[in-house]
Amino acid sequence: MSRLDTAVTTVDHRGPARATAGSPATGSAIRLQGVVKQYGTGTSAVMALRGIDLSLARGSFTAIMGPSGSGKSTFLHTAAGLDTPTSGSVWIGDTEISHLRATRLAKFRREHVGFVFQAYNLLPALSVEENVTLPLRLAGRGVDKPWRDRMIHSVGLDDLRGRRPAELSGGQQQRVAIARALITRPDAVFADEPTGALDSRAGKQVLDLLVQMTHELNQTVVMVTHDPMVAARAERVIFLADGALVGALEGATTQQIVDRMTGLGTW
Ligand SMILES: Nc1ncnc2c1ncn2[C@@H]1O[C@H](COP(=O)(O)OP(=O)(O)OP(=O)(O)O)[C@@H](O)[C@H]1O
Repeated sequence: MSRLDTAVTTVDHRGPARATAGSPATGSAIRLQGVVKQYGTGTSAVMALRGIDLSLARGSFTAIMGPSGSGKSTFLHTAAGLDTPTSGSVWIGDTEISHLRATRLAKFRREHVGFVFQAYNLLPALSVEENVTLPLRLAGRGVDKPWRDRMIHSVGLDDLRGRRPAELSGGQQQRVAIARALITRPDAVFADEPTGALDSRAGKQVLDLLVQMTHELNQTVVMVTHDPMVAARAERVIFLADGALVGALEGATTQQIVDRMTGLGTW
């Protein structure tokens, strides 16, 4: 188990009203219990996660930071159901996903999890509108047109909805990816370095949107980043080192995050 489990077990600082939805056991949107992830076996085995206990409230915005190799990507992939833990349990909303077989897990992810990656991952042949609604079509669900229009409007792309990704700036493409992540009204959105490829102005717009969706849509956002300025936009920053949770800061400034990271070694 991680040393500071108790310090970061319940990440609910928004009061009881926000904790009512999600897992019936905890009221959380995402919950990890004793999550271990080991790559390889024998002498080549790597313990990437060493027993993570963590609960994230619905509507919370959490950044994950840690030195290179500390397990951030492994954490994100395991919490989001892109990979399965070696042992332990992961819940998203009411569903324990850690024991789902690959096909059911893929279906669950399509319907309940949104992703925003550094590389946007838009389909070049599809328009903005078609990219945004793609998860619904992949899930065999109809398009809720007012919701689609609200998502496209909320990311500021009303006038660009017919364009192809190649006709958009990086920031605009990332905003398409955010609308696409929200189109299924997911239980959680996972963002991996969402501003990593953007200049500071476009990056700020993307972060503004992530903050806005936690407030306006009560969305739960988990973001991995190397950048303390980016992490400072989250309500809470959780620190990983050597596969364990080693601390958390709430409402931290960039400097406070830098100081904590410096204490964890090279990053
Ligand atoms: N597929 C894999 N097979 C074997 N070891 C792996 C694999 N993926 C990651 N690891 C190891 O697990 C540990 C955690 O890696 P992870 O990529 O989660 O760290 P990270 O904090 O995201 O690193 P970075 O900041 O450099 O991207 C590292 O020691 C890494 O070498």
